Amino acid sequence: MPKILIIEDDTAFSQMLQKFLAKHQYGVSACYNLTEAKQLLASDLFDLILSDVRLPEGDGVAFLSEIKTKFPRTQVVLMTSFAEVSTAVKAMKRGAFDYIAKPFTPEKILEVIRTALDSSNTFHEFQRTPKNMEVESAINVESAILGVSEASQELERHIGLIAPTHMSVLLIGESGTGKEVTARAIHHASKRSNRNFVAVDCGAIPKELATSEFFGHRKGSFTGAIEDKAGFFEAANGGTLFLDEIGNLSYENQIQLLRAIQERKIKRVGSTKEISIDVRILAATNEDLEQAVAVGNFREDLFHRLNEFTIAIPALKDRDADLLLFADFFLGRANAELDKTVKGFSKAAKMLLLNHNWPGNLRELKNVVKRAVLFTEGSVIEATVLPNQLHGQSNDAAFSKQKFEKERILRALKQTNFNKSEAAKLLKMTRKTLYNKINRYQLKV
Ligand SMILES: Nc1ncnc2c1ncn2[C@@H]1O[C@H](COP(=O)(O)OP(=O)(O)OP(=O)(O)O)[C@@H](O)[C@H]1O
Repeated sequence: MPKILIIEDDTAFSQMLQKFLAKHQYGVSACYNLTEAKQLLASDLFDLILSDVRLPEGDGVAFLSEIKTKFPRTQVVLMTSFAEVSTAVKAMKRGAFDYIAKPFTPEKILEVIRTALDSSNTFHEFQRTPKNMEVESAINVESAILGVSEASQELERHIGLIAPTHMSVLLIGESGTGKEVTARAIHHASKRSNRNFVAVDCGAIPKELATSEFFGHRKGSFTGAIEDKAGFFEAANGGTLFLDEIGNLSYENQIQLLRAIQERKIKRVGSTKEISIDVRILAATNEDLEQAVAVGNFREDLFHRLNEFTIAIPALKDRDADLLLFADFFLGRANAELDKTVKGFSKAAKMLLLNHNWPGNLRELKNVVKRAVLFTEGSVIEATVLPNQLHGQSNDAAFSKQKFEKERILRALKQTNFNKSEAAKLLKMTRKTLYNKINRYQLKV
């Protein structure tokens, strides 16, 4: 994604521009004076600078010569008022690509930016998304909802508490519970929300490529390095790096990751130049990382770095009160995707949904609902269109679900010597949820 730096001292106008450009898939940074601009330029590569002509601490035209000497590949577009056209012409002589007179229309600014980027040899690494990585602009969040259960409320509280800080967060929970959705929610509620959220599936990166994927490489540094490439850290600079399935990183990669986080600097493979990075790390796992540390598969120092705060995402079976709410939400989404107008679920269908154990959590529910919407011809989803795995549980389902859960809780309590905090962790539920369940099942502990 091409990166644009906006230098503009009119805060409201700058914010509007930032949002607008982020929505059009540009990576946007902004600053309000030349000192800040110099700092940003020292730590990041920009494809285009959009600068006001008149700025506190000097004018944009003089600064332009400096930029063009240091960063010849960075395009500069100046924003002027109508009265300043002669200044703008002077600027173009000094190397500005174009100028645009304020006020301008959204179409006009997009056209100028596209033309400027098309005509230059931009820093190609920002134009494509490296493999195994998903870069998302602040605006494009997949819609998500918050549940009403006690566990969901607690989750919401934790997100609200931790989001504004710079702390690293470890998200634990079964597969499909919404760890990535939670990570995005933290990013979007943080001060970094107008910068990139970069999601990396650590389980999908071949071990031998991981260093270059994380830190980038220089052209020719190894066979296959046909061009300079930025890695995940640079792509997430100023924003958030989400490391999913963190437990799958090799020991060597764990050391490299720890070093980068501690020193806040990286070097691309084959380069000696240090690049400063300012990245917030969110990591997720569905395995027991503490156990991995205990048996020596995961570095303890890295574990503590990542785990400045833990959020346990509850399994769907522990969010009974949310189930039908999520089912309705996914129904709405499925209607939109499949161009259908299904209104709801029959009573029998609701019973089946409520009695299922949902080992695949929200992901499973989403898929089940989508499939059911596809098969529904009337206005209501009937039990008959729900998959076999839900019917299998219908006989005495509620009873067996509770029995299963009761045994699971007792097992965890015994395993932790009846330490409820530890048991809750093991069960991936909050302590409060565990207490409620102990009461509900009248367990003698
Ligand atoms: N709060 C939510 N609102 C709406 N949809 C959600 C919510 N949480 C999760 N989902 C949906 O459930 C699915 C699984 O979510 P997500 O990928 O975040 O889970 P995960 O825990 O990261 O899974 P995995 O461990 O397999 O990577 C996604 O399709 C996501 O859109």
